Amino acid sequence: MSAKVNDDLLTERRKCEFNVEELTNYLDGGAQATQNRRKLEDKVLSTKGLFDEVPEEYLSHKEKYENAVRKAVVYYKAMKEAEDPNQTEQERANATYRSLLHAAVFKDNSPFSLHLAMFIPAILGQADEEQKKYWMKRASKMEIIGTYAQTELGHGTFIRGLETTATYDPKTEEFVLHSPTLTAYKWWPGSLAHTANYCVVMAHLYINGKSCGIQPFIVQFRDEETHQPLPGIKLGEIGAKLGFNTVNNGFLGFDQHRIPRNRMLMKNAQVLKDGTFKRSPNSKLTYGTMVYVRVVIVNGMANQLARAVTIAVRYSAVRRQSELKPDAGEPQILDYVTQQHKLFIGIASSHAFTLTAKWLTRMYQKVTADLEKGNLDELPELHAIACCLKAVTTTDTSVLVERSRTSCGGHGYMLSSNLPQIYGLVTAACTYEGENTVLMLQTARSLVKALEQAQSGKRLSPTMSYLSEKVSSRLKWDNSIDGIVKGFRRVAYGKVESAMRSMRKYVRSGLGPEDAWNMSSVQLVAASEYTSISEADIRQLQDTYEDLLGKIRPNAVGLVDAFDFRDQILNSTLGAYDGRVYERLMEEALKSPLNAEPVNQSFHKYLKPFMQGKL
Ligand SMILES: CCCCCCCCCC/C=C\CCCCCCCCCC(=O)SCCNC(=O)CCNC(=O)[C@H](O)C(C)(C)COP(=O)(O)OP(=O)(O)OC[C@H]1O[C@@H](n2cnc3c(N)ncnc32)[C@H](O)[C@@H]1OP(=O)(O)O
Ligand SMILES: Cc1cc2nc3c(=O)[nH]c(=O)nc-3n(C[C@H](O)[C@H](O)[C@H](O)COP(=O)(O)OP(=O)(O)OC[C@H]3O[C@@H](n4cnc5c(N)ncnc54)[C@H](O)[C@@H]3O)c2cc1C
Repeated sequence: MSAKVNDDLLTERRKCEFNVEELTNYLDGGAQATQNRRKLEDKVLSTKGLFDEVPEEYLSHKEKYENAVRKAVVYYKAMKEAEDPNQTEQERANATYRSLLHAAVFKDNSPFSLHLAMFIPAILGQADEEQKKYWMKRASKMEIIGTYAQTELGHGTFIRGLETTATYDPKTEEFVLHSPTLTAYKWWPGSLAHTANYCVVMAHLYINGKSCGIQPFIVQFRDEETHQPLPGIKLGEIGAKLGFNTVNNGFLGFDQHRIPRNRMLMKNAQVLKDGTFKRSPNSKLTYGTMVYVRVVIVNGMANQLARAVTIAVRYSAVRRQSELKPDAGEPQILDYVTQQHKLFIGIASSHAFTLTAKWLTRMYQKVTADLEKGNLDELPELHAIACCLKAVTTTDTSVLVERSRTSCGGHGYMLSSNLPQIYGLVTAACTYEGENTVLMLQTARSLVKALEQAQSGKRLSPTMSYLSEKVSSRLKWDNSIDGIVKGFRRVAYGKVESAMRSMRKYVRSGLGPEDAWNMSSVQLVAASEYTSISEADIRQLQDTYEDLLGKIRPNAVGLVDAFDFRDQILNSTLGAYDGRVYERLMEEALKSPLNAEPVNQSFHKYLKPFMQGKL
C-alpha cells in the first residue's frame, strides 16, 4: 500500500492551473522522449546492487570509493543492457539529455565520470581516423578506463605554462614523458588515482630542442592485468575534498616514461617518424575537448538546479511555520513572498538554462561540422560564448542551489536532504573546465575586439550584433519583453564601451596594453556578465515582478513536478513526491551507526572518568 501523500501537497496539486505532463513532455522533447526516458529509468533503477544499505555519508573515505566502484560497475552494465537497440542515436541522446540517472546511484559523482565526460570526447576530438577506430573500440567497451590529465600541481588555468614535457626521440620513434619538477605532476584528474589505467595527457612537445606547443598524448599508466603503476610512473590520490569524493581525483608524475610515436593524438598536429612536426591549422583546436565539456556543463547545471528547486519547493509546501496573521494558524512557508522570491527564480533559471543548453549544443554541432570541413571561421565565437555561458550558468546555479538549501532551514543542512551534496557538485563547476573569472575574461577579449570592429564599420556575428546597434541613450523603457531585452542590450553595450574607454585611459596614462587590460579587468568581467537597468524603471519592473510571483504561487509545485524527477534521483528526505518529510528524516536518522546502541562506548572510556575528575 503506497504511503499517504501529504495533504498540503495534494492541495497544491489540485490547485495547479496547467497540464504538468505536457510541460514534462516539452522539457523532454516530446511525449515519446518522456516515455523513452521513463522506460530507461525504470529498467536501470530496478537493477539489484545499485543502492546503499548504509548511507554513504556513514562510510570512511576509502569505503566510499570502494562502494562507488562497485556501484559504477553494476550501473554501467545496467545502462548498457537497458539501451534499446532500435533507438536512433538522437532518441538515445534525448532519453539521457534530461535524465539524472547517475544521481540516483552516486550522490557525489561516479569514479567513471571522466572516462565518459572527457576521455572519450578527447579521443573523438583529437585522434586521427586510425587512432579513433582503435581507441574508441576499447574505450566504448570499457576494456580500458581513461581520464583527461591536463592540470598540474603548479598550473591549471595557464595551459601554455604546463611543465610536463614530451620529447621526441627519432632514433626509437618514441616520446619521452617527464615531470621535471614537483609542480609538473598532473594533479586533479578524476579517476586517475586508482580507477583508470589510461589517460589523455596534455604535455609540452619538444623536437630537437624546439618547442612545438601543448599536444595531447594517450598514455597507459597502469598494467592492464595487475593494475600496478607502470615503470616511471608515480601515482596517488589527492585527498578529501568539499565534494567529488568518489571521483578518485589523483596525481601522476612521469620519470622519463617512454611511449610509441603513435600515442600522440594526431588529428590536428602530426609528428612524422623522422621528427618532422606538422603544425595544426589552429593551435587552439587542441583545446577542443574543454569547449565540448563547457557546453555539456550548461545542460548539467539546468538539471542539477531543477533537482535542488524541486526539493526546496516541495518542502516549502509541506513545512508550516510562524504566523502570517493572528489566529490564522501556521502558514505554508511557500506563502511567504520572500520564500517565493528565493525559489521561483531557480525554477525559471533552470528552464532558461535548458533552452540555452539546447541552443549552445546546436551551435557547437554546427561549428564542429564546419571544423571537419576546414572552416574555422566561427570557432572564436563558439569559444567566447561557451566560456560565458559555462561561467554564468555555474555561478548562478551555485548561488541558487545554496539559496534552495538555506530556504529549508536546519533540515536543508542535513546530508539526508541531499542539498549539500548537490551544492558540492555544482560549485565545483565554477572551477573545473576553466575557472569562471578566467573564462569571463576570454569572453571580454572577444567583446572588446567586436566593439572595435563595430566602430570601424565591420559587420558582427549575430551574438555580438548588439555592439553595432546605435541605440539612443534616451531609450524609452517599457516593461514588455521586447522593451526589457532592448534595455539589457543597451546596458550591455554601455558596459563594454566603458571597459574599453577605461583601457584607453590607462594606455594614455602610459601603461602598456597588458597592464591597462589588468587594471580594467573588473569592468571587463562585468561587461561579460553584468547588466543593470536605470533607477526609475526598477520600481515599475519590481511591481511587475511581485505580481508575477503571485501568479506562479499556485503552480509552483506543478512546475517542479513537471521536472519529473523520481524519488531515487532526488535522493532527498525533503523532496520526495509524497511529502512525508518528518517520517523520512527520522527513518534516515535511525540509520546512523551511532543509533545502534543507547550508550556509546566513549562514555565509559572518556566521559565518565572525565566527569568524575579521574582523567
Ligand atoms: C558524466 C557525468 C558526470 C556528472 C557530474 C555532475 C556534476 C554537475 C553537472 C555538470 C555536468 C557535466 C560535467 C561533466 C563532468 C565533468 C567532471 C569534471 C571535469 C573537469 C575537467 C577539467 O577541469 S580539465 C582542465 C580544464 N582546464 C581549463 O579549462 C584551463 C583553462 N585555460 C584555458 O582554456 C586557456 O589557458 C585560456 C583560454 C585561459 C588561455 O589560453 P591561451 O593563453 O593559450 O590563449 P590566449 O588567452 O592567449 O588567447 C589566444 C587566442 O586563442 C583563443 N582561444 C583560447 N582558447 C580557445 C579555445 N578553447 N578555442 C578557440 N579559441 C581559443 C583566444 O580567444 C585568443 O584568440 P584571439 O583573441 O583571436 O587572439
Ligand atoms: C572537482 C574538480 C575536478 C577536476 N577535474 C579535473 C580533471 O579531471 N582533469 C584536469 O586536468 N583538471 C581537473 N580539475 C582542475 C581544474 O581544471 C583546475 O582547478 C582549474 O583549471 C583551475 O586551475 P587551478 O586550480 O590551477 O587554479 P589557478 O589557475 O591557479 O587559478 C587560481 C585563481 O587565480 C585567479 N586567476 C588565475 N588566472 C587568472 C587570470 N588569467 N586572470 C584573472 N585571474 C586569474 C583566479 O581567481 C583563479 O581562481 C578539476 C578541478 C576540480 C575542482
